[in-house]
Amino acid sequence: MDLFSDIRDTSANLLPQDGIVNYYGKILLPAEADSYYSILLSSIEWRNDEAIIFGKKIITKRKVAWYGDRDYEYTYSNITKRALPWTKELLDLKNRIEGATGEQFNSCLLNLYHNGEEGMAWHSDAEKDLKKDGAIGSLSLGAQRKFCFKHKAGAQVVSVALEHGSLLVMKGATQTYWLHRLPPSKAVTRPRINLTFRTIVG
Ligand SMILES: O=C(O)CCC(=O)C(=O)O
Ligand SMILES: [Fe+2]
Repeated sequence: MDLFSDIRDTSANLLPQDGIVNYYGKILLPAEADSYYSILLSSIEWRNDEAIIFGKKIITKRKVAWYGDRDYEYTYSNITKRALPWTKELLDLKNRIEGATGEQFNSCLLNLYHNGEEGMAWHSDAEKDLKKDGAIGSLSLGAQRKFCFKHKAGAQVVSVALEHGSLLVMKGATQTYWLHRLPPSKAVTRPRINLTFRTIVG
């Protein structure tokens, strides 16, 4: 392997304006990424996500879990969740990501997409429980997936491939001005785990 092939400018902004998104590439060694992937798959308390949309209860195929420093409450899509206490692996990963980014986080939302049929629709993470303009550190494990940003006021779209063991950071005004999504992909047949480290207030 070319020693320098994965050295990139982590301060390069993927967005042309109105926010900051940095892609750090793979921050875990392949064996570490494999190991976290299988440990998290079996040890996290995965639950089907629920949402109330236009008064109707929706149960997603995608599974989720929420962990934090305290039993924080977090409300999105009209459902309130209470954080579970950190596991050893989640705390290790939180420390790694804090070290890489210089940011601090107090909670983590995890998503499990069983295959490419499962994704996440356009949204921004700007709920009132989240620190305004706080950084969100997003770690990807498992199948590589495409991730997209779309400006709320225009047609600009920015895409990035999220690799196994990679870190993406969204910060500044990103959630105010941009939507993001994980598009479905027929080509993806394997699962992916995503961890978004966040700061909850209150
Ligand atoms: O799966 C991902 O990469 C992103 C998930 C996401 O946007 C979220 O949990 O808010
Ligand atoms: Fe999000």
